[in-house]
Amino acid sequence: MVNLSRICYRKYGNLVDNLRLYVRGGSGGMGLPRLGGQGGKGGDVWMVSKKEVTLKRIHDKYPHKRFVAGVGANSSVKGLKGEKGGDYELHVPVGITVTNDDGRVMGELNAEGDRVLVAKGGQGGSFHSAFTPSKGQTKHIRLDLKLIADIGLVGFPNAGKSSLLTVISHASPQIANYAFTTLRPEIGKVMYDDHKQISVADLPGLIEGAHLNKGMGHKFLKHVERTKQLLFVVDVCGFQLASKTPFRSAFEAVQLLTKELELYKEDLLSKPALLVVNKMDLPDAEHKLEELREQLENPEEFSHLLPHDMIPRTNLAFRDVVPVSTITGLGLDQLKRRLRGSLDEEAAKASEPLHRERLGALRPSRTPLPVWGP
Ligand SMILES: Nc1nc2c(ncn2[C@@H]2O[C@H](COP(=O)(O)OP(=O)(O)OP(=O)(O)O)[C@@H](O)[C@H]2O)c(=O)[nH]1
Ligand SMILES: [Mg+2]
Repeated sequence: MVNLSRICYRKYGNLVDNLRLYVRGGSGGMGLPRLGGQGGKGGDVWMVSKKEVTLKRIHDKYPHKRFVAGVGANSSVKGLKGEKGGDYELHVPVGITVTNDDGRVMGELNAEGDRVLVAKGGQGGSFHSAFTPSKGQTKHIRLDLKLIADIGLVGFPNAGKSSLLTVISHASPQIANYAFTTLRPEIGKVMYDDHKQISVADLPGLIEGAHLNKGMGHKFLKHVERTKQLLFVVDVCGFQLASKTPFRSAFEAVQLLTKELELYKEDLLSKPALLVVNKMDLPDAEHKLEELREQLENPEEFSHLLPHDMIPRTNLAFRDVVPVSTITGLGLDQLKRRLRGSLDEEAAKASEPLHRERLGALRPSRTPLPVWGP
């Protein structure tokens, strides 16, 4: 039964986070040799970001996934200069990276209204081309969606990420006692009394080797790239994926997760990070938490616990370590406060230069007033 529901979920889960499309610029119009007329240029194909669009909608609405711009008009006696063909603008969600088939990034669409030209129209026929028009560019392109959220949950499978999102937000992701319950990212909103909201992205669990695309791998690590801050979640009692894989304590889990992010993209580790130690209701949790705190204070001393190539080059300096239990509710209010505090702190830092500039502009000018002589 469990397996059946997982298959359905995989098949019908409605998050589409990448799409491959065929795009073609319009051909140019014919020139008119007799009168030296120039054919119109073919139209271009553009990707334009719009907030309300989803990749799922594009996927369903355009099953053929072909987008072709209009052809340029032929030059004629009535119109020697042929008209340009119509551009094709496809609306795509905000947060898209466009790459071509060779993997080259053609552009990013990070804000509403951003535009990327993906296929140019051909030139119209003219004197220089013996009045023969050229064809538009033809390409396969890939749209990759990276979720944009304030906080991204990072943890091994079964650490309780989805349970945590459920108890601090209004989201209701699937929760179960087996690895890889979460197969697609989900965003929950955490509400505060002053009506401020922060968004938290629940991501599928990472495993050792995620940077090499093991487990759910890259497909989901990419979503961490655009979250403002990281929230590591570990099970205080540690984790073992399968009987053949090694048991990892909470400290080792933190180190391994750090290493996976480092190997995927080291920049990710410059994001502010907090650590949640979950399942504090389990027996002996207090003692294990103390042990973890001690290990986090002197990580070098305990790094021999890991294979050499899995020791992170830099250890993350967590802004806070918050013990919680999603079952008893322990620590959840404190966690919500700390998340908010950490985001507010960063927002204040980011706006500081602007604030100073504005203050500077308000101060009276120090330039001496001109002295009008007799
Ligand atoms: N004892 C205890 N169990 C918990 C706690 N939080 C979560 N669990 C259990 O841990 C298991 C895994 O929880 P999930 O929330 O699905 O874990 P996850 O990190 O989202 O897992 P993946 O989606 O596989 O990455 C479930 O059986 C939960 O009931 C907790 O605070 N205490
Ligand atoms: Mg989950």
